[in-house]
Amino acid sequence: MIDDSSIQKENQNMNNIDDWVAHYRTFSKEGKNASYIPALEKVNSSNLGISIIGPDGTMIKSGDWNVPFTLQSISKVISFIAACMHHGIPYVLDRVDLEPTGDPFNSIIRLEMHKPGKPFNPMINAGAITVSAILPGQTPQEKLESIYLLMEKMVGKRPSLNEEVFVSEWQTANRNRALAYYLKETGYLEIEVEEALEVYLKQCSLEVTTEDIAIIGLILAQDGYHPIRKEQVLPKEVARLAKSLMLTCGVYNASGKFAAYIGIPAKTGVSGGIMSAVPPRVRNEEFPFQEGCGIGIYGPAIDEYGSSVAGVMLLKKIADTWDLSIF
Ligand SMILES: NC(=O)CC[C@H](N)C(=O)O
Repeated sequence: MIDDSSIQKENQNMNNIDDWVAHYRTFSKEGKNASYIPALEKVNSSNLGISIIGPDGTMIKSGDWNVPFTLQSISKVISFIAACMHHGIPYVLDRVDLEPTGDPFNSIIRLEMHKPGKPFNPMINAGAITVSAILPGQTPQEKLESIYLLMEKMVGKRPSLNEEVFVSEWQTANRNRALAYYLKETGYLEIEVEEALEVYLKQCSLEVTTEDIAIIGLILAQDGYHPIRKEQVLPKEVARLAKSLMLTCGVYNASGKFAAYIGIPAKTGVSGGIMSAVPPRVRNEEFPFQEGCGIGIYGPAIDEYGSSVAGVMLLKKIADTWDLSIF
């Protein structure tokens, strides 16, 4: 994915976001749509769009910013927040750790290596399935409702469920089933395997646009305060925890490189979404969002780590241009 050589590939004449989107869109062909979820494979792989939203409601939008896509792993941040808000942070951290793995998102290996199999973090599938299972409610639908409610509070509308993507993954989720059965065996899955998978795969199938995830990124950047609604929608401690998890584990086994070369807390998903939270500490005077912002990007052609190829390059360009690294 990202390294310093990607900078040299760029065209020196680019000076605004539309030019950047047009330029990085051409790099989509270096990636491939996720094919292990059949419904994701058939979308237009050269889509690339972005929304940037600041606390005063200022927005920059470009390219395919309004094309809907499913949250996939970006939903792990939302379910983690919902679980922490309902149970309190200690209850959740008894069941899932805060340590990066350096392994792919769907890896099973560490569950067995570190007995008794507590998932390393809520951003990998094992941890996210554990978290989905403890969401409030008795049934999968009730548990999912807590995610809908949190999304409504943050984004201002109820997302729709992409039934085709859900069914497509439900029918092929053998690896996730294996993870869930293992978690059940070690006692880290508190409900039945099929129920936990239904919650997890449905939250992954909720449909958003780059604008929606930019707003969530903005709220995280503002430590849980919704600057447009003027309301604290989640506790500051939970927002901080979510951002630290995004930074250390949000891009799985590319999280170190992402922190080093981009340096913004971000969460990627295999449908090609990237949700980023830029805190209000920017010193570059050219940057139009001095009070911080949320950045939502969508580009479905992904790299070997499961992140949008063109999207990561676009985000790196933005971070470099405006000096957005938190380090
Ligand atoms: N990295 C991802 O976006 C993975 C999410 C996907 N639904 C899965 O469980 O495999």
